[in-house]
Amino acid sequence: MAEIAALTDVRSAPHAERPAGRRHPLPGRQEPDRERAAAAVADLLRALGRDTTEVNLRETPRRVADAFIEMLTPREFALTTFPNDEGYDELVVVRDIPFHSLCEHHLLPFQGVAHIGYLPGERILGLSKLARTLEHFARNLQVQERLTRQTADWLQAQLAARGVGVVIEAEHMCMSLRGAQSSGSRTRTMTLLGAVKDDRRTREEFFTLCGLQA
Ligand SMILES: Nc1nc2c(ncn2[C@@H]2O[C@H](COP(=O)(O)OP(=O)(O)OP(=O)(O)O)[C@@H](O)[C@H]2O)c(=O)[nH]1
Ligand SMILES: [Zn+2]
Repeated sequence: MAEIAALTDVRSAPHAERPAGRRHPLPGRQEPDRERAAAAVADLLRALGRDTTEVNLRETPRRVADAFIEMLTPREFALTTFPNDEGYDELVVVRDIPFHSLCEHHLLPFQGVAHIGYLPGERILGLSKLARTLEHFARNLQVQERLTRQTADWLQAQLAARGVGVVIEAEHMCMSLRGAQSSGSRTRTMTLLGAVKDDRRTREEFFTLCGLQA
């Protein structure tokens, strides 16, 4: 079962090995069945009129099953935080975080960049954990709005931050390669929480730090 480690406290031993933390199984997911997935891909190929005994396609069902399992399996990580000893009270923003996810309607990728920021309270977060949190929720069948909201809500809850902002800009292959065929169009979504939403100056600073117009 894919899991994510709970907040890891390194207050007392910042250089020591991190404790494992409590584990939270993600709701709505079961262990993938690789054999069944490969058999289903073989079925799909046959239904599309392809000969799966042909030498070049023989390994394709296994490869496709493995590729989907990889793209849908979050990597575990510890949400390492540090005490905010200096009382840093301005925004922290990591921008242009690349990501990819899978659209739940067509099972095609959507990919782009995210800008994630927060206003620290008593703890500051290991910077890489913003990207890891996004990736964790992106390795699922998603819509962009839910990915944005889940990332922001989870960070806010875990960090007890004074505010969180998440902006995601992505191109959806289901719109680019088929259907509307609007190649190059990008969808922007955002979730703002706490002071990043309610305080005008903080909100404007968040957008400026993201490289966006307020
Ligand atoms: N809101 C939202 N919609 C998405 C996302 N990813 C894909 N979609 C849309 O989901 C919709 C599914 O619509 P349907 O009409 O059921 O599917 P479809 O017949 O393949 O539609 P077309 O893509 O217009 O050809 C499409 O409009 C997609 O563009 C997403 O992340 N958020
Ligand atoms: Zn889609």
